[in-house]
Amino acid sequence: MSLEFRIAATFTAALARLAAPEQKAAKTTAFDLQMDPAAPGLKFHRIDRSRDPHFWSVRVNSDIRIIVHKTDASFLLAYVGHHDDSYAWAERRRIEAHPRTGAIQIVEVRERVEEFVSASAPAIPPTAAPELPLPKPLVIPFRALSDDDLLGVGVPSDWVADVRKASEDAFLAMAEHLPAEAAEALLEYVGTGRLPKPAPTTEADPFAHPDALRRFRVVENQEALALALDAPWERWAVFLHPAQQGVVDRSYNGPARTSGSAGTGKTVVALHRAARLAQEAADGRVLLTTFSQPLAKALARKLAVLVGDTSPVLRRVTVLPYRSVADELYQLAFGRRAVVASDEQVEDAVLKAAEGVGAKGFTTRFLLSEWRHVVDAWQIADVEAYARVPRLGRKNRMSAGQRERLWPVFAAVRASLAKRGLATWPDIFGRAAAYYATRETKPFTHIVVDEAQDLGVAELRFLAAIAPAASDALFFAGDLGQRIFQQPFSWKELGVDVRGRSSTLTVNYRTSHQIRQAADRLLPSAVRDVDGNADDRNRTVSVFNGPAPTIQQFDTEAKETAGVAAWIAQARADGILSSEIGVFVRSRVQLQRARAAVEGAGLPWVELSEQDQEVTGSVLIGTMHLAKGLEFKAAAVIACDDGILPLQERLEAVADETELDDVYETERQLFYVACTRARERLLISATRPISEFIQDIASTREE
Ligand SMILES: Nc1ncnc2c1ncn2[C@@H]1O[C@H](COP(=O)(O)OP(=O)(O)OP(=O)(O)O)[C@@H](O)[C@H]1O
Repeated sequence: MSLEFRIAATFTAALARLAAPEQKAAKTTAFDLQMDPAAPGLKFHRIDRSRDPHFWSVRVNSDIRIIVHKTDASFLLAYVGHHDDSYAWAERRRIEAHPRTGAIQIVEVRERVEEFVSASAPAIPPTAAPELPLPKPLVIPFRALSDDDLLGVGVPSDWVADVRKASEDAFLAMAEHLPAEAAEALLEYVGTGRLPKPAPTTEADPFAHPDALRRFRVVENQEALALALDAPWERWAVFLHPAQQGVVDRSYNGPARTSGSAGTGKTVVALHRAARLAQEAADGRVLLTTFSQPLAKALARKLAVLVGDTSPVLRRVTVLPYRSVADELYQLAFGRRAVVASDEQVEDAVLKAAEGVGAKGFTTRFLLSEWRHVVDAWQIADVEAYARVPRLGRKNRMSAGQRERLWPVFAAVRASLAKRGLATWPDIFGRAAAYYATRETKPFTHIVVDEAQDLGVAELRFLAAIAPAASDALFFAGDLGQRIFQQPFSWKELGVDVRGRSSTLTVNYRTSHQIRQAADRLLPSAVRDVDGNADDRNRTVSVFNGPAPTIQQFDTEAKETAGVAAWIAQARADGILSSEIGVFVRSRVQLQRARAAVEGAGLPWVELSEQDQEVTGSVLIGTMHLAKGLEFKAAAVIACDDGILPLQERLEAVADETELDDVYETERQLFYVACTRARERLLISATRPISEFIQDIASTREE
């Protein structure tokens, strides 16, 4: 009988925790096992004290042991660690098919649960300080669920009784010991009151169940093993959630979009989908594109991890930020490079045009906003088009007569930029789009876009123009709740209709339950785009627990600096590396507060730039905008003072009520982006008076 060789997610996670030379030695043994598990040089010992007779240890060196699970049909790398740790792990586990769902699971043998239950006893302060909140009433969330319900979502039979009587806090402590599919389903129940339907399966093979596929992977050859082991911490490269896998594999007969709140693996899905499309078509030309240069570089690095450095697939995928794609295609189309006007040059042109034409009754602020968000964004060419442009939320603002009076100002701006040979980014996107829109042959066969919530009108038109009219040509990943640069508009009106082809990811892999729950309070539970596609954020669950975010307010900046420095020093003392710590502020002006705090903790810092974000041995500091797409074990979002967040200057620069609403919304979303960069620890700090957004995040209302 042929033996299936598999690797479990627990093995790659354990491997990542070992020191580099230990990892190297363990990998060598793993390769030997994959070549021939019966090779005479390999030393196996049965784990006698395990309740599962199939666990064996394999000697790597005098200290390190790999734990394997072997039956007649299957050979599984389950764990690796120092001798005692490995044995203890195996002694407390068994691997079996769940009696109800049929999925193979690694089950932690239930320990005495009193420790969980006592962890949940309400903490009554010895002397009741007046400002302390009253202890929460003890909630027993699963009391109403039957054995059948619990078994149906994969709770192991011997855990059923304890889960049912656990308080909410006890359950949070218990969740890490349950198989992940069961923990996720129960967390969802706590959050929404609904128990998700278990994944249906018709497979007889317990390893083929969708839940099992997330944790066990067949390794067919040495190359596949090398890939899985080379990046052991990159679990996303190997184990996808069934919902993620579904979006990666699906074929769409039109533009499609996947959404999901921060950390649900949208980027991971975009990467896998681009790789799949490139793998399947030897003559495919896949574009994987995103918002900025650093994010594109990060995508390129991850793609190489996913498919391997030397894979021919890499040659079929172009990874570039949107603007670089437009820049290159513009050159190809017109034989020269576009020269981009700076913000100052545009402002100057608007001012001069207004003076020249005499736009009485309109403020400069209004004219700039109208140019940026309407005339330039939509690439309006004449007064008729100006009259027709969809004016989302701007409906009441201008009569037809006013627009006719204003048009000469904008026509003059265009003429003056053109005279100097300058173009704006919407111009460049627009001209390249116009060139390719009429051509049969497109530069790419498939386009996968990450961070799609920040596509503007011109960018979206451009991407639609360079994609063929074929299945799977356009795929977008993004989170409407993280839009921080663009004003909303209808995709459908531009011919990119994703209705009926959109999906939402709901399992958060990045951020602890506690941090995610706090950050979620910043946004409404459902965000809807202009075309009516709703993004339901309520159903998101995190896969692990951690400490609640720390929120601190101070009287002076000096005190804040000392407080943040102490928090950073503590994180470092707890073993978090400098490069795993990020400190974010609203604008460049506050960067000195971030620098002072890191220096106060005695650590080196490096500033994130728009060009690159290489990993270094220093704490990363930067503006919230540059935090987009990144993640840190510990993140501090500091200087969140009133007037800084939301940024007073932006509030003052708005042209009307609608724009004011949008500024509030994008400032709030920016804060959400910054807070959701934290994986395990989050600090939010401010000097008094503090940002109004902190009140929302600190609110203790029941979810
Ligand atoms: N299937 C998976 N298994 C393990 N880890 C995963 C999986 N999917 C995603 N992750 C991890 O979760 C984290 C967040 O993933 P990713 O960056 O793709 O999320 P995102 O939805 O794009 O987030 P954001 O909206 O904040 O940019 C990453 O560390 C990623 O490696």
